[in-house]
Amino acid sequence: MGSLLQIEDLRVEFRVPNGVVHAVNGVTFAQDEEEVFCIVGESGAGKSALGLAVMGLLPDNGAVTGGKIIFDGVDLLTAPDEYVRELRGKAMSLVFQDAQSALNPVQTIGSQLTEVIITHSQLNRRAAGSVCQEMLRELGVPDPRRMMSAYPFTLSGGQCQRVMLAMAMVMRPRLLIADEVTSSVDVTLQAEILERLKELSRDSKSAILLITHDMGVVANMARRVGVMYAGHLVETAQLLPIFKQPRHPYTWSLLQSLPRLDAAGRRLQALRGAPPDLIDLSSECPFLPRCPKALSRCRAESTPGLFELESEHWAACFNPMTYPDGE
Ligand SMILES: Nc1ncnc2c1ncn2[C@@H]1O[C@H](COP(=O)(O)OP(=O)(O)OP(=O)(O)O)[C@@H](O)[C@H]1O
Repeated sequence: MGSLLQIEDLRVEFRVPNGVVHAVNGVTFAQDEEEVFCIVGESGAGKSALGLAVMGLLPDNGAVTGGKIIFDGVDLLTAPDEYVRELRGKAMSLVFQDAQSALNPVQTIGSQLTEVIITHSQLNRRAAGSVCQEMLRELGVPDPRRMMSAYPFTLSGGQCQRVMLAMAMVMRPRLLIADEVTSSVDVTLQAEILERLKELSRDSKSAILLITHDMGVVANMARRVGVMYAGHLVETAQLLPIFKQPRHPYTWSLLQSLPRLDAAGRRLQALRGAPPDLIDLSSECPFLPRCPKALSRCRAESTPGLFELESEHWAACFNPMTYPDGE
């Protein structure tokens, strides 16, 4: 299957009163049709900025300052605005964490949902209404008809999140960008919503670019993972190698900090130090001050690009973690 999305050397910046925030710094990856690719990293790593840039929805003080975003063979950064507007909501859509605030408080769920279909298709209101009810059912809403006539303020956080997912998926997009979609709901609900989303994307043949800081969500959903740190993509690999043999010292440290069921009594290790200031970012590896494996070369040279260490396993590191054979 070919690439649906290709991001090449992407740079995103935000203007702030005291300078420029370098939020995304030369990110490159490709995502296949129907693939679930997870971008994981700590808060402030640039994950949302990346998602917003792909959608063409950066706020006024933000801009893409370099690179390419190729969707279905077309570079969206040089394509006409109308072409990108037409794609948005139809071939690619975005859903993010704060579902309640994204819904219009004075319109019923039904009218907001059907509006999406009417805007992007030839269906009339009645036909659009039944498509929406079916979508809500697929997302586990027990009484879709009642939900359609409800107002957002009457819904729980979990119900709002399902409505937002329905809105994003109702046109069966080829790419869904899902940014921290389950962080505001409890763990049981999170697992159920993710399961529904997985089924729905499989049925709709949609690829998902899933943005999260939660390794549990990654383990549940991803086929392939990209780890972001300070605006850089520092490692990409299939799901299992990321968890079993992470090669970038940052990924390794991140996994070390997780509590494990099979290591009773093990204390949660905090990563030492703090992420770098994205306003005064130097050209050296951004993880250098916190890295347990730093070499003198890391101080002398600019941050390395991604190296392919094994098939489909890439890391941006001069001294990656190694593992004895068989482990
Ligand atoms: N509108 C904005 N104006 C100024 N700076 C911004 C803006 N949006 C994001 N940033 C900054 O850009 C950097 C990357 O932020 P981003 O939201 O993309 O990170 P993230 O990895 O998605 O983290 P989180 O999960 O906390 O949102 C951060 O330093 C953030 O403060």
